[in-house]
This record gives sequence, C-alpha cells and structure tokens, in this order.
Amino acid sequence: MLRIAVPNKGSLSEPAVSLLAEAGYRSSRRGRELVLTDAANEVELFFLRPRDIAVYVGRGQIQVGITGRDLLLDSGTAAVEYRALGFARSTFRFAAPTGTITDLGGVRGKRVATSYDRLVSDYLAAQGIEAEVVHLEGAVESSVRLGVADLIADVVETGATLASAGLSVFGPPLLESEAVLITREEFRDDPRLGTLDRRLEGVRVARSYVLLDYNVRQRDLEEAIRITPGFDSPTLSPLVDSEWVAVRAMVHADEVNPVMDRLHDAGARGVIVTQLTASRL
Ligand SMILES: Nc1ncnc2c1ncn2[C@@H]1O[C@H](COP(=O)(O)OP(=O)(O)OP(=O)(O)O)[C@@H](O)[C@H]1O
Ligand SMILES: O=P(O)(O)OC[C@H]1O[C@H](OP(=O)(O)OP(=O)(O)O)[C@H](O)[C@@H]1O
Ligand SMILES: [Mg+2]
Repeated sequence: MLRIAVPNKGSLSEPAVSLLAEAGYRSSRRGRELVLTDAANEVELFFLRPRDIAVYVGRGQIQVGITGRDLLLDSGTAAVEYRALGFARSTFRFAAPTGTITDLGGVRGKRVATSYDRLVSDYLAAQGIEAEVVHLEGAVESSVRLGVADLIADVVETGATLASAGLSVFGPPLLESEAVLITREEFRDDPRLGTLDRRLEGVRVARSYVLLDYNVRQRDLEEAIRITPGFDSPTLSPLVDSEWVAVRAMVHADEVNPVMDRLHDAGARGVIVTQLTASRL
C-alpha cells in the first residue's frame, strides 16, 4: 500500500482532504481517526501535523505527503518537492514596526522571531548577516510588541495579521510558498506516485477549466477557433444544417465570460458551459 501523509490541521488540512476526495480517495475522517485505509485505491492516509510530514517522508516511513514548501525547507530532511499543488499560497517575509527597519542590512545584530528557524538561519547565513533567531511556536506577530524580538520572519498571505500588529514587510521575500507533494528522491519514479500525481493533476485541471460547446457558421469557424483554441485542438462535429458546425473546446474557467462575449460577437450561437469533475490529460 502507498502511504500518504495528510495535514491534520491548519491552513493546509481542509484543501488537501478535498483535493484527495475529488481525486477519488476515501479521505474524509470519521471523527479523529489517525489513519484511514482506502483498500480500493491501495493507499493508507496518515493524518499528521503539517510540520511533521516532511520528517516522516524524509525518513522514508511514509512515501509521499502533502505539506507547505516553507515547512519542507524548514525541516532540513531528505524529502524533496515533487509537484506544486497550487493552494495555501503565501510568501515568507521579514517584517518590523513600520519605519524601524527598511532593508535587509538593518537585520544585522537584531533579534528575529520566527517559527521557521532553519529557513531564516539558512537565509541569513547565505546573505552574510548575523542575527539572533528567537524561536516561537506561533502568533509571531505579537513578539515585537511584547519585547522578545526586534523583527519577525513569518508567513504572509493577505497581510492583515501584520497590519493589525503595526508591522510592515521589508526586503525581498525569502520564499514563495504553496502546498506541495513531497517524496524521497529514490521514490520519484515509483508508478504508484505517478498514479497519485496524475489523479491530483486531473482534479486541478478539472477545477481550472470548463468545457465550452457552441455552434458557428462554417464561414465564421476560423475566427471562433482563434478565440477557443482548446488544449490541443478543438473538436468539430457536423450539424444537420451543413452551413453550421458544432465546436467543443476547453477554456480556462477565469476567462469563460469574456470568451463567450467574443464568440457571440464572432457569430457563435447556442454557447453552453459544462463544469468538469475530473480529467486525465
Ligand atoms: N494565512 C495563510 N495563508 C496561506 N497559507 C498559510 C497561511 N498560514 C499558514 N499557511 C501555510 O500553512 C502551512 C503551515 O500550516 P499552519 O500555519 O496552518 O499550521 P501550523 O502553524 O503548523 O499549525 P498551528 O498554527 O495550528 O500551530 C505553511 O505551509 C504555511 O505557508
Ligand atoms: O497575511 P495573513 O492573511 O494575515 O495570514 C498570515 C498569518 O496566518 C498564519 O497564522 P496562523 O493562523 O496559522 O497562526 P499561527 O501564527 O499561530 O500559526 C501565519 O502564521 C500568519 O500569522
Ligand atoms: Mg500557523
């Protein structure tokens, strides 16, 4: 059985469980189950703390896991990123009380509070900056006001938490993070990981694309196909009225309304949109 580590709490948990469920895995826990066996798909799901997932995968007890890129790098384990999953996007930034520190040089000799000690220490070492790293488990934004640090290094998504603490980011981002599928180098080519990856990829494509069907006159076809080139190439079907043809093409869900407007202007009629639930491209 393929063992998969799934975050049991925090920002990664709910979207990871939904992604696996949509990919056909039995991932919904009844209550507080720690491990869930999906015999039909020959996988075992282990629900673990997000921070511990890279440790289990890095040591090889669990073959694959879903965690954050920031947590993977901070773990210092042998686990490697296999695929970016496109959710729980964030940046990892330095921040200080507005106006106090405005560039990376200003960090020298200061106290930096963070939950990501290794990530921050490695970054500062690479920049040749000596500073004291103060480890905190969370709510790092409160540390400056409470006097245990001069600045922080933490996950920023909307920036609302920083703003409410009177902190402003400075310097370049240390990292762009998102949820990632991780494994060990020697497991990269395992066909079971390939299957999992294709299923997850299939869900992500199904979520970001819709299927568009419409009818268009033969004479307007070229223009219509320019508007909906599809993934590889759109499908054409003949209609009883030979002056017309039916077209089916995948369109990015974000663009579907402007695309429909342009198709209408190009003479297309009977435009319908179908939501996808799964795909294998
Ligand atoms: N507001 C957010 N938006 C997007 N991703 C986030 C956000 N907060 C945390 N993350 C991501 O989630 C992962 C860390 O998980 P999270 O902060 O939810 O749990 P934790 O801090 O380990 O647990 P807890 O906060 O319960 O102690 C990291 O990959 C981080 O980048
Ligand atoms: O930029 P924002 O949208 O405000 O989001 C960023 C905040 O979200 C996370 O906190 P979390 O809720 O996980 O609490 P924690 O600090 O205790 O981990 C992160 O550590 C930041 O504090
Ligand atoms: Mg957190």
